[in-house]
Amino acid sequence: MPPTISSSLCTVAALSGRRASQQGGNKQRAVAQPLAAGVVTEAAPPLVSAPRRRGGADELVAWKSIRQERWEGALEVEGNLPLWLDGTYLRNGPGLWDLGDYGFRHLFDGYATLVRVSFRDGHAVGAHRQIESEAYKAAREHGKLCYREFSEVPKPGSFTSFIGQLASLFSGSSLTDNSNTGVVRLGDGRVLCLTETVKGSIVVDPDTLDTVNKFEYEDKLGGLIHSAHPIVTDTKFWTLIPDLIRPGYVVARMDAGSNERQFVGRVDCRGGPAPGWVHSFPITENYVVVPEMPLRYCAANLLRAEPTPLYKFQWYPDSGSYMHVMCKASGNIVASVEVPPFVTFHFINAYEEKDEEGRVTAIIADCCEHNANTSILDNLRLHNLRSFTGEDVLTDARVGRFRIPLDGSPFGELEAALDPEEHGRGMDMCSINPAHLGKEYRYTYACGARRPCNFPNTLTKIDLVEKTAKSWYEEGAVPSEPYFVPRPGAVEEDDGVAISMVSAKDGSGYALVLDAKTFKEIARANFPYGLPYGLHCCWVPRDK
Ligand SMILES: CC(=O)/C=C/C=C(C)/C=C/C1=C(C)CCCC1(C)C
Ligand SMILES: CC(/C=C/C=O)=C\C=C\C=O
Ligand SMILES: [Fe+2]
Repeated sequence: MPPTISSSLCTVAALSGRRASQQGGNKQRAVAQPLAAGVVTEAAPPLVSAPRRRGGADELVAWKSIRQERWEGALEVEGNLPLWLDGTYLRNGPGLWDLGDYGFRHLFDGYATLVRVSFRDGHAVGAHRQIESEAYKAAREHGKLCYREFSEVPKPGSFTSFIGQLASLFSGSSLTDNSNTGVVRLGDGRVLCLTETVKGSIVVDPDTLDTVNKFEYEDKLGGLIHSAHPIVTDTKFWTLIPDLIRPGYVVARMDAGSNERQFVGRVDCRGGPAPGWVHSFPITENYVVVPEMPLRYCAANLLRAEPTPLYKFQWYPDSGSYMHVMCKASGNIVASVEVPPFVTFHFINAYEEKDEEGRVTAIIADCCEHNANTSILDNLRLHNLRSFTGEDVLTDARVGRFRIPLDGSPFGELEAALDPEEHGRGMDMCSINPAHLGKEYRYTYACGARRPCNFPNTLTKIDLVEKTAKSWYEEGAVPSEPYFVPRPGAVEEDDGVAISMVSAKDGSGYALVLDAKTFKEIARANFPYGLPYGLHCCWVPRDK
């Protein structure tokens, strides 16, 4: 555990008291549970975000902390929800960026916030809760940052020596468990919230949104950090564990119903000095693709108290960029190629390219690629998100398509899969029809851009065969990942809906349901209050 000091040094209750919960609407239920004491470090100077300008885009509800310890209510539906839509849509994300009077600086720092919409018989019921991570409980109890978040580090105090800080960093005890990134439904039905720290794997109840328990990995694989996005199927969970000491990655697999990851294989990095950041990775039917991008973890930046321009990472353009392919069955590396430099958070999908005899000739892997430009991380600073002036500042992005030959060639290709102008040169937060995971596919649903903008502001259906895109847009709205839900019994790849949560310009929030074929709105379910931006989603069908 991080060093503990006298609670008299702490500014208690900033989170729990001063900031009024923004509640409203029907069937309100209250509010925070009393919690066990958390761990603290010595009182620190304020975590000051840049001063906020008033009026205009800096007031967008998307970037405001909306604290709901426990809210549930029927949602007013406009349009007609499909009667087959029967289950729960869950979205995770960092929806709470303020500690009392102080604000986090980066989108990824906020405390994990779950929003759910349950659909049944054309009706919708919403709910909203904070995840009770140790990091959030400690912050709420002590009114200040107690664990290392994406960009913020608790300030060391007189009782916390630099050596103590180092020890707590390397043991992992000071790392956050704020599971604010993804939410997945495991094959055994458990619903798991995740971030990039292994300890930030938290099981939640999709109905009550209760924090159930910490997901304990019952194996000896260790590792303090992992890919925030495992690949989850009905039977398996695939994950990547970067090795910062001996630069490389461990590929591991866990069976549904188990908490024990099994070692599949290891990839040694070809560039250095550290592994490339792996927020996500793709798989095919027979292979795991391990990306090694030149935006690499950086030990020196990990140790810095103040955020650096690239946070815990560093850009090493001369270190090279590589794509490795591991056989799922043997753990052997079957290809390792050098590719042009790239920057991505999210892989979309991958599949095996075959020749006429059915032999696999190459792996195709698609990602949301930010033109090898690390300034996307800077775009996501809250100050930048809150201060849109009309200038077009969002870093360009494209569907980056890798072709990784399996014939021993040393190089792979990376090209745009379609003209990025089709989606406004903005592209991230993608989903696909899960039936096409690891297989050839035609459509991806993502957030695109209508320029000028400072953040992706459209919902876009991309047709990778026709190389075209269709978009939904509402002025000033900030939509989150359009999550594809197939119609039961569907045969066509785009037979279903895409669900997104929208933080609207007027401060309201709603779940938007688009027909995935036409990409036209079929219904929206209005929350009685505004929603903060959120990241990733999952679908829990009823009675599964
Ligand atoms: C929200 C999101 O997409 C990413 C969150 C990433 C986090 C919380 C990363 C945390 C980390 C640390 C706390 C220290 C070690 C490095 C790193 C994994 C970046
Ligand atoms: C929201 C985002 C990128 C948007 C830029 O186009 C990335 C989120 C990453 C974490 O899940
Ligand atoms: Fe992500």
